[in-house]
Amino acid sequence: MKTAPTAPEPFGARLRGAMDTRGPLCVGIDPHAELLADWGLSDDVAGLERFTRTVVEALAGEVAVLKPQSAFFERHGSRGVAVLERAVADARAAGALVLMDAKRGDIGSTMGAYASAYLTEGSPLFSDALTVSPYLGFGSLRPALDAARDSGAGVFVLALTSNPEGAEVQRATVADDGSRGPVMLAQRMLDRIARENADATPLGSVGAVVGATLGDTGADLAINGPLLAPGLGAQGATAADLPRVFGDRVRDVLPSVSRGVLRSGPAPRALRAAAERSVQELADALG
Ligand SMILES: O=c1ccn([C@@H]2O[C@H](COP(=O)(O)O)[C@@H](O)[C@H]2O)c(=O)[nH]1
Repeated sequence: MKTAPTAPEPFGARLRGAMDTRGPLCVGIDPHAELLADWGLSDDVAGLERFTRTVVEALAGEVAVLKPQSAFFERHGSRGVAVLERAVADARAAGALVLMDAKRGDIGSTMGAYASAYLTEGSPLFSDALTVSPYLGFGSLRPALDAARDSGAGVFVLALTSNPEGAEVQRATVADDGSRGPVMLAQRMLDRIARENADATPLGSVGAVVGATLGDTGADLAINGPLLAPGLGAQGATAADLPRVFGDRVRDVLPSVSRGVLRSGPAPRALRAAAERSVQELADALG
């Protein structure tokens, strides 16, 4: 008798489990030219490969999420993308969830191709989750949202980004589509995300990106999904800032740090110690 294929465990549930067991920390893999130099590596594919392999081997068995920043691999051309593919596979095999930071956003038909590339099982760059931009309209993300649901992957939607320039777009006032009167554009996106996550337990698979640098956002962050918080370390935010930014949603926050950990390399033990320190600081700050 044939058995029905089992549905993949949704990303939100897998992320909740990883944060509970490993601590809520995402470490970014951002091989900046300056970091390669600091590590005594050449700014070429060989240096990129050594850097990436060192980070994956040091941290994939330790931290909940690794977040490769696609741009730093793309700048090395097709061989750089091959390094990225290998990093995704190795990190997942070692037990980390991989969040691909590629911030994709386009018209729906092209979004379908991005969904095939990053959110469809069997693709060389298939990742546990992908960052996407909703600023071509939230509806343009539908192919990514559907592909993620089918494969048990997640999507992190840019809402309030950590850079100061984001405010002119994200905080622009738009008419509410409910009954609240005018709201900021980012709030509209957060509301859409919440709708995607309705009824999900223990956590929805559609997250939002909200910078740890922002102070009190003035936004309703109750999306029933994960809140990726970049901006710790090099951009100036600290763990102690998180309660003010996220209020009663801190339990759903996935803080993210790249250079703040990577600058401790290249010794694997030093990278692990830096990640452990971050987890401890976060535990102290978030309670
Ligand atoms: O709002 C956002 C969204 C994404 N990022 C990305 O996170 C890392 C931050 O690196 P640090 O070295 O910790 O500053 C980087 O890849 C950004 O592209 C962000 O910073 N803010």
